[in-house]
Amino acid sequence: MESTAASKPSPAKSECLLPRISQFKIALCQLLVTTDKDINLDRARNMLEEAANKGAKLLVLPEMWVCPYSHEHFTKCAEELDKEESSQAFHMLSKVASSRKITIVGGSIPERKNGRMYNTCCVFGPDGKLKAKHSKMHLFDYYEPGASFKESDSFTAGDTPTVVDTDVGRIGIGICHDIRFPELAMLYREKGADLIVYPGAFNMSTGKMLWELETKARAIDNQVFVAVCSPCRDSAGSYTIWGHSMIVAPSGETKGRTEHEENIVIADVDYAENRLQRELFPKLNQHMEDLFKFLDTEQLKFANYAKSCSAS
Ligand SMILES: NC(=O)CC(=O)C(=O)O
Repeated sequence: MESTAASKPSPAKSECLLPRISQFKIALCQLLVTTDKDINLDRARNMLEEAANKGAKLLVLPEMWVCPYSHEHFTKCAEELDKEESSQAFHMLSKVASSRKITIVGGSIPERKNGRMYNTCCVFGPDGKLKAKHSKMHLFDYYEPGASFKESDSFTAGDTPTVVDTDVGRIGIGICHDIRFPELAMLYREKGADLIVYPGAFNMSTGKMLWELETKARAIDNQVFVAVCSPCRDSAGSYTIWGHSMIVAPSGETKGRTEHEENIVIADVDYAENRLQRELFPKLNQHMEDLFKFLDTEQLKFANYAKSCSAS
């Protein structure tokens, strides 16, 4: 695997070393998720094929696309992701990536591992090989009368930030609620990410208030492209999903978005926009190293911090 786990030593602020393209089409597959896993697998495969036919080189699926976002379905649909043979989702994503020679950020599915469950995203390269696995670090424990959800009742939090070198750039991965932790995105920027991808599934109230705001904030603050990909609103289950998958440029400009129905968002990504934005606003040179020195220490301690959050 070529995942650059940000907690391991890796070349800070370096450019991606792989030969890669810096201008390409991204596709965000805002999928309808049903209670039938086989149907979801078929629908996802068809959508990925359709997106590849439209010329996209990077395909993204939403958070929890094999099952509805509910505890009952997480347990029913969980898969072991370490062996291709034991995971239908792994097998399908790997096959589509290799047959279409594309990179796939495979949304997330419930992963069963060592007697625990994780909310996990797999990234595949154009050779169909698994390039990285990211388990959601910040679990969505949310207390709103009538809309509370305690994700930590089902899942254990991941403890490793994930930056992966692909043929479409260096990509930082977060899952949904991970977007609310600006330190994670800052860490990815620091590690040279060109793009941050968050498969997500915001609910109706958080979605309306915060989905677009958080996406734009992470893009503008870090001067990187940010993509968020959700299931569509009509997905089954008790949790009603906001939808509105979108991609935002480092300037804060929305490059592509959809409403709440099932749809594929196709948009052009050009990493020259990252460079331009950093020339226009050379924020990194203006950063007051002395005043914010504590951040370096915090970033180094990030994995421990995330662990302690999930334990409390
Ligand atoms: N799935 C989630 O993490 C949901 C979330 O973050 C939200 O705001 O809704």
